[in-house]
Amino acid sequence: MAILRIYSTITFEPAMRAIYWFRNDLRLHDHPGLVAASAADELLLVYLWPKQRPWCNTQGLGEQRERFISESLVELSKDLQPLGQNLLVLQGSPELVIPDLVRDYGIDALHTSQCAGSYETRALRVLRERLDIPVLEHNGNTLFKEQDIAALGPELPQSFSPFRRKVEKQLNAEEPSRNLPQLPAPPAVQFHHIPAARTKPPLGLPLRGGSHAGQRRLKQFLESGAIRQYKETRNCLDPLEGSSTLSPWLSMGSISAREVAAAVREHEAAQGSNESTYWLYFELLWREYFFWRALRDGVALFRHGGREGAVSRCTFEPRNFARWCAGDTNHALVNALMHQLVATGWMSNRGRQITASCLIHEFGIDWRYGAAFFEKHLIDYDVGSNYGNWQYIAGVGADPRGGRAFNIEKQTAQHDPDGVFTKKWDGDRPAQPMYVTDAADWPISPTN
Ligand SMILES: Cc1cc2nc3c(=O)[nH]c(=O)nc-3n(C[C@H](O)[C@H](O)[C@H](O)COP(=O)(O)OP(=O)(O)OC[C@H]3O[C@@H](n4cnc5c(N)ncnc54)[C@H](O)[C@@H]3O)c2cc1C
Repeated sequence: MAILRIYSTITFEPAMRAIYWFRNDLRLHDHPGLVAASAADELLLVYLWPKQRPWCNTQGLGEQRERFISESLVELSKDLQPLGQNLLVLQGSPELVIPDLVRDYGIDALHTSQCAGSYETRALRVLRERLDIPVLEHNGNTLFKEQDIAALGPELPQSFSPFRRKVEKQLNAEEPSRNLPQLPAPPAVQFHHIPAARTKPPLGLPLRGGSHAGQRRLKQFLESGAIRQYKETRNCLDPLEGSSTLSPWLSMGSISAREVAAAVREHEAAQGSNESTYWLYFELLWREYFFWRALRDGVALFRHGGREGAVSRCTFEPRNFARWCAGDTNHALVNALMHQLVATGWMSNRGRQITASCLIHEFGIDWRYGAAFFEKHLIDYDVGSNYGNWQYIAGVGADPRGGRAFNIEKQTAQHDPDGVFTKKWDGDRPAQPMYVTDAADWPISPTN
């Protein structure tokens, strides 16, 4: 009997290990980067707390912003547990922390998703230099892909309207993917407990971080029919009443811009489109424009003169800045808006325009101080939208009209005619002398 000999050459390949580094994409659905990273045999999911850099007299995160991030992380890690995964939350610079993780856990590839912002871009560049593994950047929380935007032309248009016209003619927002990825298990890692937020959501705006709350808000905004009057109501100063109030979840990436656009399309297919349903998409295009603008502009996004290096006169007089931050100016509506911002972490678009205009055009202060204060407090802080909008109002950004100055009295008459909002947020304060500065930036009182 012939003896059948089977030679088997079984080789044990070491497990392929990857890191997925979450940044502002704290969700599991519609997540191309997470899907790509899930091809590994073992996957370590990591988040690094935003680094608190002192900048323009502001330090650290505001209580509400910190709370919203913390809630978003706790929810993400809970959602990961039934999928056999967990989230490692660490503090520190990515340039230092990630190489240690790569070395300690024998990582073969690093994945993340595209973010705007010069620190974010620099961190990836440094990681590519320091690591000898592939560092892969996937599509982020945008309606379109990098190559779609590149196909529009060699230069991103200088202002929003030509960008919008090109996009509306040539591009369709990507369809969101609705499936959750199958995640491989993590390597043997000691996961830490994510500390609960130190403060509660404010009674004035009890928004919770995380995808579930974001998706509930999207559903409510569409199903209540609020979207059908959005164009008329969007300038309302209160959240949840006029505009969608989706920005906190969009900026954390707990919901994706693609899913919001798709939900609006579905609503239009079922109930018909109108100017208001279109306008929500129009505003998402603003967000999109500021994202790609910020990526292209790099550090110019943080320059006083913007991309063009425009020279303009401004002051660094600290007293007016402190009064603006504290909501203690001679403009009751501005005070109320600033109190709303610090207490809730949110302010309407119209409120942001009025308060930004006050800092820049009434007090003559460098716009970056205001942008930094917003960065500290906004629960929807987004580098491109925040700094891009501040530049726009200061006239050093994407505004073809060269800046926007809002008449505060007129705005008050239009948006808070009965003073209800001002009263609610305690805007009336005793009048104080206005300070102006001399040529050496010393404060002088005009009444002297
Ligand atoms: C000085 C200043 C700073 C700002 N900082 C930020 C910021 O840090 N993060 C942020 O998300 N938005 C910022 N904005 C834009 C805008 O104020 C907020 O997106 C909007 O108020 C959020 O409320 P909402 O979700 O109800 O908006 P909606 O009116 O319902 O709009 C829907 C979505 O469209 C996008 N959007 C709307 N308006 C704008 C706009 N002007 N620019 C960019 N995107 C827009 C947002 O993602 C928003 O959630 C800023 C605006 C100004 C004037």
